[in-house]
Amino acid sequence: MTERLPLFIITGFLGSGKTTLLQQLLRKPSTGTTGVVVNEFGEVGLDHRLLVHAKEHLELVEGGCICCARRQDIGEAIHDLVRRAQREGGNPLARAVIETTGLADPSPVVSALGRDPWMRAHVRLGRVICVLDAVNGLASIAAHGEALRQLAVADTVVVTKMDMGRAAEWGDLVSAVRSVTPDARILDAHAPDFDLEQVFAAEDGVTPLHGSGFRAEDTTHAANWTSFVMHRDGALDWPAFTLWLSALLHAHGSRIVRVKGLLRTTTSPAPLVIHGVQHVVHPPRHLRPEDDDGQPGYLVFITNGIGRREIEESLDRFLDRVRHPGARIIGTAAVVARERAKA
Ligand SMILES: Nc1nc2c(ncn2[C@@H]2O[C@H](COP(=O)(O)OP(=O)(O)OP(=O)(O)O)[C@@H](O)[C@H]2O)c(=O)[nH]1
Repeated sequence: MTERLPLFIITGFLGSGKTTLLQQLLRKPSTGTTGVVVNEFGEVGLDHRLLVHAKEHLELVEGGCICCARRQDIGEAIHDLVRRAQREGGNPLARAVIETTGLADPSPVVSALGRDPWMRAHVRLGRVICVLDAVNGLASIAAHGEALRQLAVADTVVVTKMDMGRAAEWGDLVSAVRSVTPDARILDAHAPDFDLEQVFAAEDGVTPLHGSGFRAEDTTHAANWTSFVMHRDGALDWPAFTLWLSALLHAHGSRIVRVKGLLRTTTSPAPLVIHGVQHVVHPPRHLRPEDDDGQPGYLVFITNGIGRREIEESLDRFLDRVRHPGARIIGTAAVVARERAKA
């Protein structure tokens, strides 16, 4: 019998840094070939476009979480990944990684591994890695049951964003993690001795789900989670857009929990990759020209209790105001002030 493929699950709340961690792994040739399954909550994925290093070993499951709508699809995606690698021979996978949506409960995937005979024969569980954002993580755990479950199921917690000014104290993060999952490894992604190979080392006999007390069947989401895509043809007025987004997330970051997408703007020929996480707007990055397929700009929103129309109207109103002759600076400042005042 061939050796079973170790499967790693990367979980963690919306925007915590899962794709970033996976990108780091894929860019490190010494770690071997990784097969990747990306699961996106929204109807339009972004993460798979940023994982260019894994193009030939990548499966995308979008439009729902693996713990509910897309449970079956994940099994099929892993199946396809393994079959493809076997067909290609020569270059067998060192591991498979599933990046779950930021709202998913990973425990159903773990239990599916044990139930499905094909999976049992070909795949074994490596680790369940929860990415915890040092800026938003404590608030996410306090406010969202999904974030708590993800932590509870993990055997390894990778803390990201310790490099940011608004990061929580390390001691507070460790206490929060320990109170949910007392024996998990806790690693700082920015520590000088942080070792990706150690994170993704495939040891036998890891038994996650230890501290959780959750059953796979318990999976539920707060009813209010919504995802929608805002399409934007043409080039956006970039200075105005960033002001609007900062003001919007400042005022409504607890309800507009995640914004990500690609935008064409007035200031750059290459599309910009946009990331907003709760109240934080991360610095945008240029998409590499070779990854640009020319499609119009779009933003994916994942929200809790606020709808597409309100957000779209707010942007249109804002852009209208700044376009008004002579009102650019004063108008923009006034709109920002008003949005902030609503907070
Ligand atoms: N400064 C800083 N930024 C980070 C770090 N990790 C991730 N980010 C930024 O956080 C934003 C979101 O990161 P992603 O890796 O897309 O997060 P994700 O968990 O995959 O997001 P979802 O798939 O939407 O749940 C991006 O702008 C990243 O560049 C970190 O350690 N430090």
